[in-house]
Amino acid sequence: MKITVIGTGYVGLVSGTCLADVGNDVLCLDLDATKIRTLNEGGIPIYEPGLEAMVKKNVAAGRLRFTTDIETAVAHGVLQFIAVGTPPDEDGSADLQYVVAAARNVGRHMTGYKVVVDKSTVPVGTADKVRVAIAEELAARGAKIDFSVVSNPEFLKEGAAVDDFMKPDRIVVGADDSRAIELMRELYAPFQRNHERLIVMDVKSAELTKYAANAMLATRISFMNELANLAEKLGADIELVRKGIGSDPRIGFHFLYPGVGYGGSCFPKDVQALIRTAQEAGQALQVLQAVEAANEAQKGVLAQKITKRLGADLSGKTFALWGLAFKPNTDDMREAPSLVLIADLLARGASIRAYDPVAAHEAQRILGENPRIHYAATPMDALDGADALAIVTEWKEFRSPDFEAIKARLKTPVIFDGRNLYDPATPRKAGLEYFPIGRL
Ligand SMILES: NC(=O)c1ccc[n+]([C@@H]2O[C@H](COP(=O)([O-])OP(=O)(O)OC[C@H]3O[C@@H](n4cnc5c(N)ncnc54)[C@H](O)[C@@H]3O)[C@@H](O)[C@H]2O)c1
Ligand SMILES: O=c1ccn([C@@H]2O[C@H](COP(=O)(O)OP(=O)(O)O[C@H]3O[C@H](CO)[C@@H](O)[C@H](O)[C@H]3O)[C@@H](O)[C@H]2O)c(=O)[nH]1
Repeated sequence: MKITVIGTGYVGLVSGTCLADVGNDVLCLDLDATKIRTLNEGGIPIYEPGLEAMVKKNVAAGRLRFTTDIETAVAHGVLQFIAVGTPPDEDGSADLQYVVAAARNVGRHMTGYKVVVDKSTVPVGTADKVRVAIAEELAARGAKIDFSVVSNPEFLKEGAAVDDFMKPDRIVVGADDSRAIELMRELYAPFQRNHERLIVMDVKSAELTKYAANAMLATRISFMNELANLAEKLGADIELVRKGIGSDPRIGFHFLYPGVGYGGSCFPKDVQALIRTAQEAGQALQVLQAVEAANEAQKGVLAQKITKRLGADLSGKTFALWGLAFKPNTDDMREAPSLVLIADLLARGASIRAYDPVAAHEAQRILGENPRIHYAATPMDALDGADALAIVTEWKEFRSPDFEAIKARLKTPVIFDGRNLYDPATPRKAGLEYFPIGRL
């Protein structure tokens, strides 16, 4: 099938590449000329495990191409996937300017039937706005051409995006006309050979499903973070509580890990946008408001532990920081809890020696040149001259460190662990003070 993907970020590039991998002819459009140049020169603008090899393979096979030319891109695909950003507006609602601009471009240049598939995360009612934008552009040039608008929200996780796309739990398709549904069935047939994964529904329900999924997952995390803080006060161990409740299949083990708060480009903005959508509909989403407030508070949890142990004035002190990305296996720094901790430590006069296997470059771009932030080449190098170690992202390479060596390198032998990576007895046996989340 001929497919155009508009927006070549995390979702667009992964979707386009995976769709090419199953034999489609995919043209990816982005307005960011640097991104497209990088891709056309064989590079890849993001870190996502497995993606680079897959891009190369499909480019070599002639099934995957990249362009900045809108007209060519619109002419190419019967299916026009919109995968552009929907960042939060000042009031928390989703900013739809990129989605509407992409839709207008389709309306402006289409010469035959198109199915416009919305893959971006968008509030209920957006498909109607996309429909109006395309219709206005067609009317402006006196064209009468059929088109359909479909909602097909994406559920991939960064760091596991290729696998998530290739082996989806479910594929949600919101559509109101049978012609579009048939094309979507044909498109996704290779992804559901073992069992039916396609869930077809009306457009509004599909749009809401995406927010409901992210809001539910964020709720579980905030719930566990609050319970972790309580467990600590009561002398209970949240890791045992987690195992105790996760074994109930009605609860399950996924997304029950307490930490330094959820970050990333999705949960924070999508929780806010759903709260905003509800407000506009005259309803308060009280649970979600609390989820967001609890998450904001949780981002300060390591800073509080640091204050309790080392005092409020940190001038002259240096902190080793393990992990910068908002989660492992990505270089994405959007809404990363590490940024909140770094700002707090800098404001209190401290210096930072940070290590992240892939996100240091992106962190440096966001934080700018700062003589008080040093980016170390290895986790152990980050400890040199540091007073204490704070762990923010659970990269695999942090899981089994040489605690004796950590103790020897730190000025004060203290670890503040925002991800509960260790059995507390292990670092303590090596003579380190160890402060996890929700356990003594
Ligand atoms: N990142 C994720 O893990 C994830 C997962 C599921 C859903 N989503 C949703 O998917 C959407 C995209 O997210 P992302 O993380 O891929 O964003 P991103 O910022 O990585 O990429 C968006 C791309 O769209 C391009 N763009 C903007 N306007 C354009 C236009 N008119 N024409 C062509 N290109 C244009 C930008 O230059 C950018 O490269 C968002 O709505 C997000 O909420 C993201
Ligand atoms: O038990 C957990 C699980 C996650 N997190 C945090 O939650 C955030 C989000 O993690 P994750 O969901 O793994 O990453 P994303 O790539 O943001 O993916 C989410 O957001 C995407 C964009 O909407 C959706 O497509 C995915 O289904 C949804 O999981 C990160 O800061 C994690 O550290 C926790 O604190 N505890």
